[in-house]
Amino acid sequence: MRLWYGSIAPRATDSIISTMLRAGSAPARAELRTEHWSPVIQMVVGPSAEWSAVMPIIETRDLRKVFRTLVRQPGVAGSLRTLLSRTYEDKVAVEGVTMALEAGELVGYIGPNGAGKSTTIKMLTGILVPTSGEVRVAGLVPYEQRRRNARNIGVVFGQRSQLYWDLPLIESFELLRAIYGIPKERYAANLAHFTETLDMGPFLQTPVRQLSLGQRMRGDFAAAMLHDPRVVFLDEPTIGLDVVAKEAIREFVARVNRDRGTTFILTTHDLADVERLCRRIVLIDRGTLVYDGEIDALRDRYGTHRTLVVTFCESYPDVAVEGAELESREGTTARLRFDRRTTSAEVLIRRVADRYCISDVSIEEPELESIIRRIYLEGYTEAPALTAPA
Ligand SMILES: Nc1ncnc2c1ncn2[C@@H]1O[C@H](COP(=O)(O)OP(=O)(O)OP(=O)(O)O)[C@@H](O)[C@H]1O
Repeated sequence: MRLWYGSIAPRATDSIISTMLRAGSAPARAELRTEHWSPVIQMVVGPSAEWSAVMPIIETRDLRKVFRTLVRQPGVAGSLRTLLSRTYEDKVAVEGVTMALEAGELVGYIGPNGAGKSTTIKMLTGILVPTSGEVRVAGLVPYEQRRRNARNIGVVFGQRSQLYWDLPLIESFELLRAIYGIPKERYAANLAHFTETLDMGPFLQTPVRQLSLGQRMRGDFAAAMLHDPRVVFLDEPTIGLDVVAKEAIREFVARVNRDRGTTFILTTHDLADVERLCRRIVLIDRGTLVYDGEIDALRDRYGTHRTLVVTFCESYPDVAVEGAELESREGTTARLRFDRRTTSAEVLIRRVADRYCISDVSIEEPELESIIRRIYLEGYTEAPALTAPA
């Protein structure tokens, strides 16, 4: 039974839901949606005690950013000419990006160099004003409500730090507490929590410039999250870190996302970060959105080929199996590439086993990296419908 349905401000929907939750009088199900840029709330009473609150926390519509730059002519004479007659050039950095992220999502925002990722993120954080189109983050228009938007968001840059270089790490946290006006108890609880989960105890009193990159990154993560942001933008958060430190950061992000429901947008060229953390990716190229969906769906569409890696008991002069192509051979190990739409792995293994003595076998999935590279080169196309494997 639908209880109530109305068009109200997004802030109000949030507080209605949290008030009802606190009072224990929540309806069995509630859905928050933005339709035609008008947030609506739909509450349904039913037998289930389960809640669902769905409201895009980030929305962009036909978002566009064009940079106008002065064309400079070379040489002294050129500089004079530039001064006298100014010619401008338009550079379209973001071209009509429309996307919606639900609260609690962890999305990879990826694209090649110069694709428009940073420009998009800067519009979401309120640093840049869009040339046209619409953008909302947690119901706010970032460039119009920069201060309020700043309270809702956190940012972690792998290549820059928001920590105070000469001060002990803890002092940076204290300053951020004052800047964001974080209530004392919440600050103390968050600081204790992040100190434990990021294992920062041994270096809280160390000046930031003396920290290793891994320690500094952990400090930056805590700094970005002390004020309980609803959305966190991660820009190359694991760049330069060793494998252990990378995994610690990834584990931390996954945990915060799971336990606190924080929404993350991850911008990176390290697709291992994306594979480990994100189910969904938004792919942008030359300012235009190329793909928005699940990584698995992308794999299904593009990853038509798998590789069967077989180690034989002995060295065979020729290796040939119907339905597979020999990709490479090294010693007693052969790599056989097959199209999973026409040949199943099971059938292929049986065919190999019928002809050769096998000591080990494994299947390699296509790397996300090679799929993405293909999309950059060829553009995104829907692959033909899959046929049943033989
Ligand atoms: N302030 C600016 N003035 C002029 N052009 C700019 C400005 N900022 C970005 N651009 C241009 O806009 C395009 C998109 O840049 P952006 O930094 O958003 O790309 P990106 O996807 O973040 O790239 P990268 O992965 O290399 O960081 C590029 O062609 C860039 O040169």
